[in-house]
Amino acid sequence: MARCGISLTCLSTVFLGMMLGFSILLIHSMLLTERQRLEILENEILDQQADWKAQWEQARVSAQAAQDSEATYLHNELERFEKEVESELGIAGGARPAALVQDAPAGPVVPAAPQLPALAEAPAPAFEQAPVAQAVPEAPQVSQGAAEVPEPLAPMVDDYAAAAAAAPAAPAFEAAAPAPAYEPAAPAAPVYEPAAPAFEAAPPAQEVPAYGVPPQDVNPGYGAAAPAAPAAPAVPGFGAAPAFGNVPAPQGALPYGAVLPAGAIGVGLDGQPIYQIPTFDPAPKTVDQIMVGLHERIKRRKTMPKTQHLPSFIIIGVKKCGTSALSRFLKIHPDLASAGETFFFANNFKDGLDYYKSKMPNTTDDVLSYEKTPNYYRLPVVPDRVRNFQSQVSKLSGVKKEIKMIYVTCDPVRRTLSDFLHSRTNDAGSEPSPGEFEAFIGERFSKMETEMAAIKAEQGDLWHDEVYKMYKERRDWFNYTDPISNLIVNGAYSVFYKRWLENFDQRQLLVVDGTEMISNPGGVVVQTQQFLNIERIIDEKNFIFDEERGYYCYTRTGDDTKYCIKGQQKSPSKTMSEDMRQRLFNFFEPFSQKLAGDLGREPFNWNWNPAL
Ligand SMILES: Nc1ncnc2c1ncn2[C@@H]1O[C@H](COP(=O)(O)OS(=O)(=O)O)[C@@H](OP(=O)(O)O)[C@H]1O
Repeated sequence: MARCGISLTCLSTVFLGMMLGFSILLIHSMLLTERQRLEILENEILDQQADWKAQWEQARVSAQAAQDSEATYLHNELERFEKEVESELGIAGGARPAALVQDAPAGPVVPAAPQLPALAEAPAPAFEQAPVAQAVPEAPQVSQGAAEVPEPLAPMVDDYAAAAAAAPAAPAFEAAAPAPAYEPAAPAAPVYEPAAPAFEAAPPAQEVPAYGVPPQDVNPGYGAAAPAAPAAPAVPGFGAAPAFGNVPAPQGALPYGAVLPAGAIGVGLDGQPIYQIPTFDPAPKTVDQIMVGLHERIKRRKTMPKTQHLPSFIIIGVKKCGTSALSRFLKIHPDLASAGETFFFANNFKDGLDYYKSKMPNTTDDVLSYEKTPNYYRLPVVPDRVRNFQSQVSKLSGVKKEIKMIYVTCDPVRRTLSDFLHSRTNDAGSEPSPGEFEAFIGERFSKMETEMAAIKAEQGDLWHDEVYKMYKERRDWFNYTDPISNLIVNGAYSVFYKRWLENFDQRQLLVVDGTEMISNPGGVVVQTQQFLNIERIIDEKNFIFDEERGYYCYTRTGDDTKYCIKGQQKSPSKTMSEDMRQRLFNFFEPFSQKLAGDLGREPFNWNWNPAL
């Protein structure tokens, strides 16, 4: 028993010992397993971390690359913009200063500032080596002779309401009804209501608002509260006229000229949507604001397609009054693109809108195209054609469009001499001799003075109507075959203006004083931006006087590099006898006063005198 008892104790001790050992082994192995699991987990976390780090690194690299390419893009665009200004105007000597880009604030809109200074640091040989004053090749001018007698006019498919009521498939411009002769006007269908637009039967001038008080829907700027933009009318046939490559305007689009609230989509004159053309902002901008605006435009336009758009406005003259200077200054504005001189309404109207469009620059939809042709203003047929064009475009887009026109006038005495010198130099290739101008116009002008005196004596207050009748009937001073009377009456601006007013509302016409533009280009450009209802980007600060040229040149906000109109120089031969100056002044003065009266403005300060 005792052995057995010992043996039982032994056994149980051994058993307990074994159990303990087993438990220890089990716990150890469990701990090992747990440790391995933790190690695996730790490795996984480390791997994951490494992965994240790699991904983050990659994301950082691509973000940097994207930013770099954005910056490069902006850089290139800005450089292109600078080059455009340079090639348009030409830099006036001196080293190129640091570019404005240095002033661009870093911010959400502008890529990180360090990306951009390359523009400032890069040498710009093209800029510096640009020839200072190359002659600008003269645009072809329509001859002053019989060729200017207007051709038969295309039918006036001209009224918006009539057009809208027409069949949805609007007839293309070329497919219009047979053209009635311009005069006498034959009733043509469809006609401009209420009657065919014979020159003589043109509707009377509309009641016009005073100068400087433009109607709200065109120029709400200058602090005036912007009126609610009218909704686009529902027009039958809207979107059904695919001619000329127009796209239907998106729903809810606002008509051209309407004030666009932020984010709204408007419609350009050609029916293409316009994205947020900013309304005129009267406040001068700082360099930073301008740069941010420029960057915003570049970014927005990067993804927008470019096409040719029919013009939104036209500089219609006056020849030798500074039309080129104004056009070039406006071309600097980032929301405007110039087609140069097209002569479309004078010479190529029959070629149709497709042709006209083909002459326009390639732009995004938020840029307004324009052209200038200095003799439009005086050709009697042109206002009719522009009105016809306006109707065609309205019909195609389904929204009434209003084309705008800029009439650059100037001191008529100086203009007459400029015009003479221009054609004389072109014809003879040499400077005229002293007294040549007086000899050229002398006899014919004396006759005109006598005729003017007779008209005034006979007609009294109605003298202007009588002269206008001459113009309408294209006789005597306006027969378009006598270069001398042509040269002189080109300065009777009120006569031509009346014709434009018979076709358009006055708010569509801006009369700019080209003489004022010589001494105050900034003021005139601000006035023009307001009329066009575009952002005030160019103002008085952008002009700097150049003694050598005797004219102001453009300068970018924030630096003093001069970009001057190429070839522009003071003409030493711009002189005439005091007797002739006084006689011409007396002849033109009643017309100038009439124009100022029609505009409801102060008399023009036109008293050019070469002796002063
Ligand atoms: N910077 C500037 N500011 C204001 N005005 C200027 C400027 N530059 C030129 N001029 C004047 O413009 C005259 C030429 O006018 P146009 O450009 O209309 O001539 S054209 O019809 O296109 O040939 C030109 O006439 P001329 O000096 O006889 O050439 C000037 O009177």
